[in-house]
Amino acid sequence: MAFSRESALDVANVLSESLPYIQRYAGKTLVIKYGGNAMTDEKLQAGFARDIVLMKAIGIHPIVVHGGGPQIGDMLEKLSIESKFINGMRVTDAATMDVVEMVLGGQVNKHIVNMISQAGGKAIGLTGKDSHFIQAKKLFVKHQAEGMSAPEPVDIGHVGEVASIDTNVLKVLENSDLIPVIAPIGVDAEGNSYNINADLVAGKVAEAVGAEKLMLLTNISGVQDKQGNVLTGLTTAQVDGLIADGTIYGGMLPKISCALSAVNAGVGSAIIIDGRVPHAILLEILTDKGVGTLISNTKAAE
Ligand SMILES: Nc1ncnc2c1ncn2[C@@H]1O[C@H](COP(=O)(O)OP(=O)(O)O)[C@@H](O)[C@H]1O
Ligand SMILES: CC(=O)N[C@@H](CCC(=O)OP(=O)(O)O)C(=O)O
Repeated sequence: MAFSRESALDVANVLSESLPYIQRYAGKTLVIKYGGNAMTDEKLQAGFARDIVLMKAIGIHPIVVHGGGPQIGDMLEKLSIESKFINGMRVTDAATMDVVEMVLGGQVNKHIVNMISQAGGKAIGLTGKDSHFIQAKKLFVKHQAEGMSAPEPVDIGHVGEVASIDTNVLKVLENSDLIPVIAPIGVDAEGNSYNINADLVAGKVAEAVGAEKLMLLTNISGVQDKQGNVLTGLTTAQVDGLIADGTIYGGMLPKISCALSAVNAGVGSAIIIDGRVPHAILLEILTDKGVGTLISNTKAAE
C-alpha cells in the first residue's frame, strides 16, 4: 500500500503510540474466544486472522478458541435435525454430537487455521481429543420448566463441562511460532466425546494457562441493560441481579459465567467485545479505544 508522506507519518505515530501497550502484553498469553455469530462475514474473518498473526509477531501468545453455533445449526437444518437449546446449551443427542464434531473439528476449525495461514501465520488446529487435553464430564443444566416449583437438573445429552485442561500441548506451542486454534470438544477417560460451549472452554483454558486476558468476541456490543445501553463494567453482585431479572439470558449466560470464573481464578481481566467491529482485538489491546463489557475480579475489588 502506498502512503502519502502525511499519512505515512500518521501510521508511524499510531505505531509509536502503541509501544506501551505492546510492552504491556509482550510475552503474555491472551485467550481469544471467536464466537460463531461474529465469524459469519468473510472480510471480518480475514481481519481477525491478520490481527491474530500481528499479535504473535509482536511477541504476544494468542490462543484462539472458536465457537460455531450458527454453523452447526445450518448443518443440522440441512440434515433435518431439530436444534434445541436450554439455558444457552444445545441439547445434543448422538446424531447431533456427530454433526457438532464434524462442523467444529472439521469445517470451522480448519477454516480458521487456513485464514491464519493466509495472513502469514502458522496455526495448528486442535480439539480436546488431541493429546486428550480437554478432559470433560457430563453437564446437567438447571432448568425450571412450566409447572415446576424450583429449577431441576436436566440431562441434555452429550453436553459436557471442562473437568481439567492438560496445558502441556499449549506450552509446547507457546514456545514455538505456532498459534493454537481450539475447537470446543472434550473427551472423558472412556473416550466419549462431549459438546462443550465454547465460552466455557475459553474460560477454562485461560484459567489453566494463567492468561493475562480473556477476550470474548461476540455479535453484540457488550452486555446490555434492559434499555440496550452497554454496561461497561460488571461485578459478580451486579451480574447476579441481571440474571435474576432476565436482563442476561441465552447465549450471554455462559459468556458471563466463564468470564467471572476466569477473573476469580486469577486471569488478569475478561472482556466481552463486539466481533463485528473491524480489528476489535487490536482496538482493545493496542489502544485505549476498546469498548465492551469488562468483568472485574470482585475478590480483589471487595
Ligand atoms: N444482557 C444482554 N446483553 C447483550 N446480549 C445478550 C444479553 N442477554 C442475552 N443476550 C444475547 O446473547 C447473544 C450472544 O450470545 P451468542 O449468540 O451465544 O454469541 P456467540 O455466538 O458469540 O457465543 C446476543 O446476541 C444476545 O442475543
Ligand atoms: C453445548 C453447546 O451449546 N455447545 C455449542 C458449541 C459451539 C459454540 O459454543 O458456539 P458459539 O460460541 O458460536 O455459540 C453448540 O453446540 O452450539
